[in-house]
Amino acid sequence: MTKTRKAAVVGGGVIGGGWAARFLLNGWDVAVFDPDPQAQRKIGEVIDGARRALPGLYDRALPPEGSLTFHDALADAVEGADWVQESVPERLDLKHRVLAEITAAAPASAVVGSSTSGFKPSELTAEGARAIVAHPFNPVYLLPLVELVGDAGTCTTASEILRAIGMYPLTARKEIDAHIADRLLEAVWRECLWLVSDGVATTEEIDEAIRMGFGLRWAQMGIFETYRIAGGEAGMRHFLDQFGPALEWPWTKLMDVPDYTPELVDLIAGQSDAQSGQHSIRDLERIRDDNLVGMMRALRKTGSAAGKVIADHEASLPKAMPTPEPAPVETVRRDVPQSWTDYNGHMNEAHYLEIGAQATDSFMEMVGAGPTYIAGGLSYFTVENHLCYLGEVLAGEELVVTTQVLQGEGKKMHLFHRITKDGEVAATMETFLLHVDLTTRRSCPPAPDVAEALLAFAEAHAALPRPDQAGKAIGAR
Ligand SMILES: NC(=O)C1=CN([C@@H]2O[C@H](COP(=O)(O)OP(=O)(O)OC[C@H]3O[C@@H](n4cnc5c(N)ncnc54)[C@H](O)[C@@H]3O)[C@@H](O)[C@H]2O)C=CC1
Ligand SMILES: C[N+](C)(C)CC(=O)CC(=O)[O-]
Repeated sequence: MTKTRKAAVVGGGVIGGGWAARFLLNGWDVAVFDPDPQAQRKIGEVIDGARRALPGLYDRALPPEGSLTFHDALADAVEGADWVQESVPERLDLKHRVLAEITAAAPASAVVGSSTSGFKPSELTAEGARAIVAHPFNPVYLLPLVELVGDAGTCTTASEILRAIGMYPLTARKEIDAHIADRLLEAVWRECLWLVSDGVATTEEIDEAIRMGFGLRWAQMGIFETYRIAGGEAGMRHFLDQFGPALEWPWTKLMDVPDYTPELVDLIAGQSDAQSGQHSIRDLERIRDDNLVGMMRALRKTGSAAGKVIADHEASLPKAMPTPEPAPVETVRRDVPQSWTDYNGHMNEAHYLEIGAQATDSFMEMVGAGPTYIAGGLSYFTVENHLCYLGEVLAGEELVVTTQVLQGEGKKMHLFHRITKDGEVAATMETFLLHVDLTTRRSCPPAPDVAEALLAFAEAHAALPRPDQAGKAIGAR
């Protein structure tokens, strides 16, 4: 059995709480040090938010959660840690003090990451501490990006660990103030401050300008790919020819910053209250998280951007490949995402079909008819499904699907899925599939190894009692 890995989180505010959730929900033990007496409550709320959102990105269960502990001394929290993440406020003197303590107490083998938004590794380590920049994005438990800056060997080790917890490490080629992404954000932020300060637009109007337009493009293609398309058939060269001269026009005030005065703070905070003050921060976090999960799941379908990171992470999660036994085989174990629920407050009927289809795909993989087989031009097509809805299912609940083979010979694959919750059957799906040649789009016998594997399951399940719902027609009782 592999040893559970341990992360120490030093500073458990907005970002430290997000790191704690990311590690914990990926099966790591997490130890927190934060002198704030409210830290445990605040981190608990962030982790609850993460439990509600993160599993919804995946079609398979994440590893069982690790343990979460809180410590009164930094040295106790970092003891035996594989990763220590510093997330104290953005003040260099404070980071120096805390990183020195971490360096003295943490195992020499531990990766020490700093969440700093702007300090360079050379600044963080100037007094002899050991650290790389590992700059995440809020909410850390959902957004994959972590900018890594610093010692090359440590960044390589850090990258492997981050990938294994579903994140996307981006190692900067050079250290600069504010790394890569915060350089970009800061440029946009400065323009936003000018627009409000000059009375050109309100906070709400600026947000609309982003979310109704280019914000939607950025999440999937970034800026260079987006502008390549904006150049028409001639692509980036034409785009540059057309808009290059604009660089010399007064389109930007980036060299200059508005005066940071109490009046500017009142103006922006007042407009922000008018715009969003009717929601609590936790409500806004829930709205943000539900939208992020929905958008990332959409990106997953096309294998784009953050969606590819999720698909790759899911593919790396351990998956059992059971051998035929005289018992239904487990084909799916997953949580119900928020987005699967409807106006009745429970899982919508369409998603019972979706989870049944996932069980079929998983069973196909078990008999050797997975993605590689399909890429070779052979597959199964569903010709009939029958669903029975027997119990309510709510968001966040874990569902386990077991599959019984009713028939598996020649071109025919007849399966019976039981969708269970806490060991009780919540729904059943009977499904009948035919093996097809994807080039002719006609049915044909499966490859011999698939036929043999399917037959082995069919024979192992032959003596199981036939399920009550199998072959049932709709009829009012
Ligand atoms: N808030 C954001 O959007 C982002 C922040 N960051 C970076 O993350 C770091 C933390 O920022 P936030 O979480 O936003 O701040 P925060 O103010 O929400 O949390 C800081 C936490 O550090 C704790 N703390 C203070 N002194 C400490 C000490 N000596 N030892 C241990 N804990 C201590 C505080 O009690 C507090 O809970 C900063 O370096 C920031 O630049 C990075 C990405 C995004
Ligand atoms: C505002 N900020 C500089 C702290 C932002 C970040 O560092 C990253 C983020 O999550 O936007």
